[in-house]
Amino acid sequence: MSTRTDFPVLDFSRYKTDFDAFARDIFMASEEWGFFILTNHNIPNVDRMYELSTQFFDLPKDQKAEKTLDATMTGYDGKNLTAFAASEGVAFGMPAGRLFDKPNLPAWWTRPRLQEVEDFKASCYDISLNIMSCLAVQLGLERSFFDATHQHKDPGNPLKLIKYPRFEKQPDGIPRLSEHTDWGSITFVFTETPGLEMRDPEDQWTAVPTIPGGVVVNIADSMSLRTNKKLKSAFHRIRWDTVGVDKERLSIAYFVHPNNDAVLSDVTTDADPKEAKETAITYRDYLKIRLGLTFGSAREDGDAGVDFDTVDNATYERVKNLGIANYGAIESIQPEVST
Ligand SMILES: O=C(O)CCC(=O)C(=O)O
Ligand SMILES: [Fe+2]
Repeated sequence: MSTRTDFPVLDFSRYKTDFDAFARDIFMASEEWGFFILTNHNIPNVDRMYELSTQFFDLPKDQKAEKTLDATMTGYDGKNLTAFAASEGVAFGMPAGRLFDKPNLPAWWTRPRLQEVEDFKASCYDISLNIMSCLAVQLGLERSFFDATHQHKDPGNPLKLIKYPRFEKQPDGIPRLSEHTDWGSITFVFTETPGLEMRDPEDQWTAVPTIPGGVVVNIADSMSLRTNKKLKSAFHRIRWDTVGVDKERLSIAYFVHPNNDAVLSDVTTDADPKEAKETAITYRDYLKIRLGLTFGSAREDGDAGVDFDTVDNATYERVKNLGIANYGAIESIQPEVST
């Protein structure tokens, strides 16, 4: 699959030197594609993160699986493969600076290593606020509009080191990475290996280019919902055809989440937020549903402690009616719901 030559690639150094035009370009890419690549982002220690990732995934399985993914999006994910992806990952959720508290992480993640992860997350967070300030200005809002609803606490922004490992045989019925949208506000993906594909403006699958030193940025569901779907949360996936059983791929994803109590309704109008609260879903509920859909099967195997039980039917129906994201998946999977 070829890459389109018009895939948006934007130079982050323009944030300082040419803010208005840069913000316009970020907005246009987010509106039309929902994806772009940011060069010159200057996020330090990306190589070091790959190093930590390689060292960790090389450990014996029982050492990696000492602590499996929990509802804070912290822990090892890959003890058993889920229907979501043929990959393994280790996620560092939690509010900023809290990884030391009581980390649901294998002991290999010592305090100095966790400090490196915290520092890396902090660098990503800063740039995520810069990117969201571009979106805010273009929406006619205050430059810092999105800061208050993205405080990096409750639930916090997870960083996830991901490895798509080699297999002796292709696992049955499991995609390399199933097509999905992300559920937060924006996502950063660092990788040096091609394979990621996205639904382009013409609704065709296209390869996301791999640009050394660049980071892929995509708009996720919450940001799309909060901008009345003006900004696009695009489907993306990885196929076995590109990242085959005999191939390996590493990526590092940083998921920017809105605060749990953020209401996922249009922020660009004067709609009364109280009224919106009654009809719209909060991020807390949306996250719960998406986590359940993605990791629920692992939980059934006793592999992940993601709490999926407290979603009531009405919330579930509202999510179906949002007409966004994994609508198909939401339709087809019958969760356990409390009544
Ligand atoms: O590994 C990648 O390139 C993308 C990962 C991804 O889309 C996700 O984990 O949501
Ligand atoms: Fe994704």
